[in-house]
Amino acid sequence: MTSSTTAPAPTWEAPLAGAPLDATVEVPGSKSLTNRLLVLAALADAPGTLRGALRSRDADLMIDALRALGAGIEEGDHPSTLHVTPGPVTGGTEIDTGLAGTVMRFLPPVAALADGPVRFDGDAAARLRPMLPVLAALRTLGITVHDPEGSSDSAELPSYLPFTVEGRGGVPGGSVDVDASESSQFVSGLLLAAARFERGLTLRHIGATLPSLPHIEMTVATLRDVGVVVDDSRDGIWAVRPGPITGRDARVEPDLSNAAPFLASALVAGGTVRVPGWPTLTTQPGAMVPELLERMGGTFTLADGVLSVTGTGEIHGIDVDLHAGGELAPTFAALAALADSPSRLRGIAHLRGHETDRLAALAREITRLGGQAEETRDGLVITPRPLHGDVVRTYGDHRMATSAALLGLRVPGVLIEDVATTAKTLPDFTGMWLGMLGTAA
Ligand SMILES: O=C(O)C1=C[C@@H](OP(=O)(O)O)[C@@H](O)[C@H](O)C1
Ligand SMILES: C=C(OP(=O)(O)O)C(=O)O
Repeated sequence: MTSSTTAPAPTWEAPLAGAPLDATVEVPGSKSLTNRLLVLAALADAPGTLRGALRSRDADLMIDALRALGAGIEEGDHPSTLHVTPGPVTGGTEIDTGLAGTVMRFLPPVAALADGPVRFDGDAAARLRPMLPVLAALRTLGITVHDPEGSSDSAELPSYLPFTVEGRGGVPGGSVDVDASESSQFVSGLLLAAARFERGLTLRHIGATLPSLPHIEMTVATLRDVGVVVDDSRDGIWAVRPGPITGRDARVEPDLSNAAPFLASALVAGGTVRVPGWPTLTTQPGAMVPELLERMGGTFTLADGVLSVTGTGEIHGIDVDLHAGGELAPTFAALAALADSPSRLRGIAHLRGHETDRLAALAREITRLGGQAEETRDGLVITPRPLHGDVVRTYGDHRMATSAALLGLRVPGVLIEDVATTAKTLPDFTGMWLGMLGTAA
């Protein structure tokens, strides 16, 4: 006899911080840099090597996809060392995007260079993430994109995964208008492949708002590092000149957005958390974390590449526009729920198209624990209330899990559903978290 009840999903009990922290946390490579450098290395004119690359679900999906498109990618003496040998972009293949925005938005323009069709699909949740602006831009540039079940003559463009890009061995290129108000990745994806388009690309953003500008600046910086000429002198317009992409060796910075929940722990538990390898100059939006933590009651120093954040356990509310670093919002929402005054997170309407609708998910889960969190048109208003333990849902979103772990440092009985979802960008999250607490005084 079969039972109609399904077994409850396994949960992970977030550990309480028993004492002020005194920890040094080595954070693996940046997802955003790793996946940009992999794409550029695969499109380059000579082999190159990445050192300090992230190895996680998102990075490994990118590696598998680029291999399917014809690149050779071999591990060196450490999994974070990747030797990339470019090859002609080959079609007749399928790409699994998982839930990775960087894979689903960066690779269709690469697939357009292929010599045959490339079918894209991903997780069920990935089928809800906006795709239309990238696909419409490819069509404007002369590439056919269609529903994989439908005809390639169909006039209707898919708005979501799955879809097929009909590579035909080259992209004429030219000018496109793109509404990137739902994701900066639409711009980054087109710019990354654009030097390989016959006439290059001039891309104009036409939406009302543009999120994650640092990530677009990261795209421009990584392109320039491999010899591509990019004109970004006009607001909202990027022009990429056609030309070769240089194969080179590159070192990946630690992921500063993944460092955020660890550093924020110093404010929740008191004590000090240090992250080595902190870059003095970076395009990562995580660069804004130290100042934001300071506004909420912490102090920080940066010496010899080590960022140290110290807290007292006292957290102040914050009113902050996070449109430049929306991926930081789950960390700051958790801090806000533990603060001594209300907070407002603004400028992040586009989080509704992230791994899950993050505004709804954060509001729902903070409320589940007894807190008060309301969605606004473009963010969240969080009013601290005494919290209690419960099962926190993560919706396949790595940052929902890390944000819940932060709450669990102070709130007994926070049970995180599917903590393994952190493997999207941080496969050893629980080990790192316990390690941080294990060094507590
Ligand atoms: O280009 C990138 O590497 C990213 C851009 C941002 O996307 P959105 O602009 O969609 O927020 C960010 O949130 C995401 O985590 C990574
Ligand atoms: C939005 C995120 O990821 P993705 O690259 O899948 O868009 C994120 O990591 O917070």
